[in-house]
Amino acid sequence: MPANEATVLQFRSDPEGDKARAMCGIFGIVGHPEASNLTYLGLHALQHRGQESAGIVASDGHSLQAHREMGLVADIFTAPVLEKLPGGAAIGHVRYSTAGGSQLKNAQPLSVEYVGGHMAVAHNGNLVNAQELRTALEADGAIFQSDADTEVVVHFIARSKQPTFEQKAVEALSKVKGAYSILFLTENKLVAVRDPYGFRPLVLGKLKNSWVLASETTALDLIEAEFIRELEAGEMVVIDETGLHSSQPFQPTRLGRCIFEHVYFAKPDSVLFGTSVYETRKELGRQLAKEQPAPGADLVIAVPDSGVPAAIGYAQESGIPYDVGLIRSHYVGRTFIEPQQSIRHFGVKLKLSAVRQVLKGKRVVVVDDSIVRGTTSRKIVKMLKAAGAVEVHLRISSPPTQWPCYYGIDTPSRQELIASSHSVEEIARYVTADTLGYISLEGLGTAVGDRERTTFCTACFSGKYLTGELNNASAPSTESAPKLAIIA
Ligand SMILES: O=P(O)(O)OC[C@H]1O[C@H](OP(=O)(O)OP(=O)(O)O)[C@H](O)[C@@H]1O
Ligand SMILES: NC(=O)CC[C@H](N)C(=O)O
Ligand code: SF4
Ligand SMILES: [Mg+2]
Repeated sequence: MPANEATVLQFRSDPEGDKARAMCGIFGIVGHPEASNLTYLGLHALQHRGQESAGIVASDGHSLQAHREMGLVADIFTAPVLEKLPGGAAIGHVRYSTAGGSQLKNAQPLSVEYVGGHMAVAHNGNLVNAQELRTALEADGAIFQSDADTEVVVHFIARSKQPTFEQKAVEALSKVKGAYSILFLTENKLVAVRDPYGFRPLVLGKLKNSWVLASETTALDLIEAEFIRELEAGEMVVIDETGLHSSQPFQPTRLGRCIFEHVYFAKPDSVLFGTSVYETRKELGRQLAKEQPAPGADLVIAVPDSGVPAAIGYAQESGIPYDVGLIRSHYVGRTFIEPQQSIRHFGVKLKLSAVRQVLKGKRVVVVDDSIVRGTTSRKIVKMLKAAGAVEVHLRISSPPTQWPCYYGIDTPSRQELIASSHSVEEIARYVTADTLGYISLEGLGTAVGDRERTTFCTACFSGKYLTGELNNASAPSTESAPKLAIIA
């Protein structure tokens, strides 16, 4: 493994890669007497972005109060807990670790007292040079409280000699590379910054006299806040008693909005990077039907939840009727994580069940958004055949996932990505599908409206990392990846 890749991977929480993929959600509000209650609701709407831990830090104008726990928002933030978070401003975080283990010490928002007062930070993204920066800070005597990449920013702010908090934050962020949509809370201001590539989303809203920031518009909708706009890549917004001030401390050279947010991560009712996630996913399905038709099929079904809009689009474009062939349990999350492989094996069966009455004797097109290791697809195809489907044609609304993400999505190491070492035909055999078809990278770009192919990051499909130092580091030869046993 080249040295650079080792450096990047050291910060990953799960060296075995044996976990599902997700990311983090952030929410902030300032100028509302019920700031922590509204943050609770906002985090609830963003729960799909992270289920490991959740936290809220509130400011009453003098000091910050924090509560962080492992687990889900609704379980953690009971009324008595929220009562202990008074004040007119708050930020919150739902975490799925990319750097630093899934432990309470890494739960966010991080909060500290330093020479300049109190600060809290909530980060969505991943800093690719965090390990290097941490090593240098530790050599200089810094003592870290967590293993998370985010903490280096806190240290740089505390050490900064700049006169204002926002200037300290800009100085600190100018040292880090990678992805950050980040919120800072002090006693008297909320600061929001988006990295110059704009990898992760961040939107601004208004609720009467208060300002709201959130990873996705779905959180604004829940609290009935008005969507004002998305923060620009490289933009900083400061909200204090004098109002909202925007500046552009970081100049984007090229946008790198995460294309996988549209494919899988974001909630379908959100408007992301200027377009509806639901409409985009339907368009992906239409494009997929054009590129990968399935003539003679009787019906189109989706792998719920994330495959549903694309399956509807596929059915509309192909004229093949849509039906519900798989039912999803409401009691299993999107990221069913089980450390033991033996129990993990049952994950898909616990989550999804086949409708025999719909499938019996049918030639079925099944649409999902992505194949990572191939575990889900393999189990689903077998489940559909066991329920009586006579042919199963698997269609995927993203191109083969061949490269790991270092920008805030916890995709497994390259070796575990089935498409990094297997051809489409080999994957079809592994998952036991009669045929398998993926959308092309060009088709994906067209469906998300990236006409020039210059405004989105596509590295997990294309291997082109926008922070250039990863390009060589992440390109181990595919020959070194073991082939899976292709068994029916
Ligand atoms: O190839 P694999 O490693 O098995 O992973 C791929 C599956 O994981 C995701 O679903 P997930 O269950 O995370 O979420 P969802 O319920 O939102 O579709 C994705 O939509 C695929 O179905
Ligand atoms: N998925 C994320 O955005 C994670 C944020 C941060 N890198 C952490 O691991 O805590
Ligand atoms: S590598 Fe993939 S998942 Fe990561 S930011 Fe780029 S498009 Fe998104
Ligand atoms: Mg899925």
